[in-house]
Amino acid sequence: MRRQSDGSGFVRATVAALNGVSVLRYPEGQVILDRVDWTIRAGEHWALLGPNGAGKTSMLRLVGALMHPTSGSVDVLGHRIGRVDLRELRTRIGFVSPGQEVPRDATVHAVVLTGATGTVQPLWREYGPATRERAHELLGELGCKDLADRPYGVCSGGQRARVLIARALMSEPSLLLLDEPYNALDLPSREDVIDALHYLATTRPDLTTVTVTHYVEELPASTGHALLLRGGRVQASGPVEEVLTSDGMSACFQRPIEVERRDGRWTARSGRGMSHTALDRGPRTGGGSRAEIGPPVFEHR
Ligand SMILES: Nc1ncnc2c1ncn2[C@@H]1O[C@H](COP(=O)(O)OP(=O)(O)OP(=O)(O)O)[C@@H](O)[C@H]1O
Repeated sequence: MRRQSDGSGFVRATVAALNGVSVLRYPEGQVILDRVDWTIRAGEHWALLGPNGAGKTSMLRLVGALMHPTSGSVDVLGHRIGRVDLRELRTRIGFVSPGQEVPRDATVHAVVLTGATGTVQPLWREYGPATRERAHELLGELGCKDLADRPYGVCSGGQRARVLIARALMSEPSLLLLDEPYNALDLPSREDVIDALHYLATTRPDLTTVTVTHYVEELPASTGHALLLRGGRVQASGPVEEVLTSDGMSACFQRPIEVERRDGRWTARSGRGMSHTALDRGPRTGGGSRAEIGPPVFEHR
């Protein structure tokens, strides 16, 4: 892996690098990603935000070695996609996705064990005492120790999200990718998952994470970097202080958005109740000096 100084003299390894990456869908030729450059370094925690259809999941699938670019290069954990056995590379990457297949009648402990083999169903003969114990330890770390013998299918959404994170950590990945891990969670469950990710960030300094989300409220305070995507193009990318701003979010979502950060966490709002600068300025790419107050307009999604 390449190493590069982050400016403070501390040298961080490059975990993933996308250079001039485009993804096109055939036969339509639809552009999913358009000349994307992105570098992720060890120990960084990235948020990936953008409107529906912006290409966030496609970005995650590239970094997760689940697909190839049409053009440009993707390097992950020191390997170039296209020149490496992707199945082998995937064993070093944890992936949590709401669509992933999980046997609902398996116990929570068994589901976590499947992370050691990268399989949907448990391969019982593969799991020695140390592996089984590790699954219990990870459940403990994620606050799910008492759920070990419960069928996965009867767990709440928040419990399932934490179980899937424990599962993803079984292979001791250096890169953890989370695609909308808070999907359909109530507020306490969401906060439990945020706490769990914050805990992992503080206890595993070498772990790198990328989280796709629609809401800045869902980002743990440990999130240090953000990438804003729109129409397959990078709108902004870098430290959260520079990217998760009212101007940056307004430009990306093309409507006035006011972003605030308090005690490390973010909130965003957009609408008629706003009196703050983002509304006064209007979207950065909108060209107007002030947003018009008229009836609400809903985009078709
Ligand atoms: N397998 C596929 N075949 C055809 N089109 C696809 C495929 N996967 C993604 N797309 C298209 O690529 C674009 C980007 O999709 P993607 O899922 O990456 O966006 P997203 O930002 O994650 O969206 P959302 O926020 O709605 O989940 C969309 O227009 C989608 O319809």
